[in-house]
Amino acid sequence: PYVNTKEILEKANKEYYAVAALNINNLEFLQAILEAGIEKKSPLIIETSEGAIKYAGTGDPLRGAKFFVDMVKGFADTLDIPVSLHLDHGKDFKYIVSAIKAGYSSVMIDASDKPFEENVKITKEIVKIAHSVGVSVEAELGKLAGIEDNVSSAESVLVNPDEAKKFVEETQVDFLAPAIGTSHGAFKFKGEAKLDYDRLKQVKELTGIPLVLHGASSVVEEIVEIAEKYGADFGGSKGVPSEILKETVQLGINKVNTDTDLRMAFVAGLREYLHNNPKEFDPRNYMKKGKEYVKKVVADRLELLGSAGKA
Ligand SMILES: O=C(COP(=O)(O)O)NO
Ligand SMILES: [Ca+2]
Ligand code: NA
Ligand SMILES: [Zn+2]
Repeated sequence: PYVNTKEILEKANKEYYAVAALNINNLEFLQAILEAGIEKKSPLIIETSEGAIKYAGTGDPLRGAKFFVDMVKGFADTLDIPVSLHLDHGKDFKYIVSAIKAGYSSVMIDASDKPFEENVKITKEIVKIAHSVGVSVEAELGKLAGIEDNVSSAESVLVNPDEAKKFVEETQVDFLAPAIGTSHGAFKFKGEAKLDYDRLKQVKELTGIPLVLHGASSVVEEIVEIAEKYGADFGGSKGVPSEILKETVQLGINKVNTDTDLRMAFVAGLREYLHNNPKEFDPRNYMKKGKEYVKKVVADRLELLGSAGKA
C-alpha cells in the first residue's frame, strides 16, 4: 500500500534498521526498485528531487509532482509492501507546495545552507503547512561537501549535536539529516572513507527521532567494472563502504538516500546491452539490463540495511 513515510520510519527507528530512500526520474527505475522490494519483502521510500519533478513535468511543478504521485501510488496500491513518496532536497517553495498538493507522503525542506535561525524559521513554516495535511517533513543540519543537485557547498560543515536537539524541539520536524561527512555523487572521499560516528551517536541520543543519511551510495565495484568494460570512465569514484553504512544504521540512521548507485547500475546495463545487441531498438528491450542491475543493487542494499522481511 501507499503509506506515509513517518509510519515506515517510526517502525525502523523502534527496531533499529534502515529503509532505503531511492531516487527516480522515470518509470524504469521505479519498476526495478519495486521488483527488489517485492522480492525482499521490504518497505520502500521512493524519492524525487526537484530536478526530477521539473524533468517529468517539462517545467510545470504541479504536473511533474502529480505524474510521480499517480505512478508511485498506482503501483503501491497493488502491492503488499509499504511504499511512500518523498520530495528530496526541497528548496523551492513552489516545488514543496506542489509536492504536498499532489499527494507526496513527505517532503524535505533543505535550508541547510542558511544560518541556523533561518533554517529553523523556514523549516517551521514548511512543517506547519505539511502537518496541516498529514504530510511528514525532513530537514538537514550541517552541510554535505558534494554537489547537491544544483547547490555546491564548498566545505562540509558537520552537524552540531546540541544545535540538532534545539532544531528538532523548535521545528517539530519528523526526521533529520545530520551532516556527518558524506557528500553527494560518485567521488565522496579523496582518501580513506570516514564518517563522524560520535556526532551521529550524540544526535540520536539528543533527538531520538528517525535520522537520514544523505550521500549514502557505495559506488559498487562490480557495477563500475561492467560500465568501464563497455566504455564508461568512472576513474577515481569512491562511495561509502558497506561496513561503514552498517555502522551508521547501528548508531541510529533509519533512512538511507541512494541515487548514484542506481544511476551507475542502470548505465552499466544499458552500455552492456547496447554493445551486445546492435540490432535492438525497442526501449522495452534495451533497458532490460539496466533495470536488472538496478534491481540487484537495490536488493543487496535492502539486505544490508536490515529492512528485508520488514514489510
Ligand atoms: O543524498 C542523496 C543521494 O546520495 P548519493 O549521491 O550518494 O546516491 N540524495 O538526496
Ligand atoms: Ca543540503
Ligand atoms: Na531527502
Ligand atoms: Zn541528499
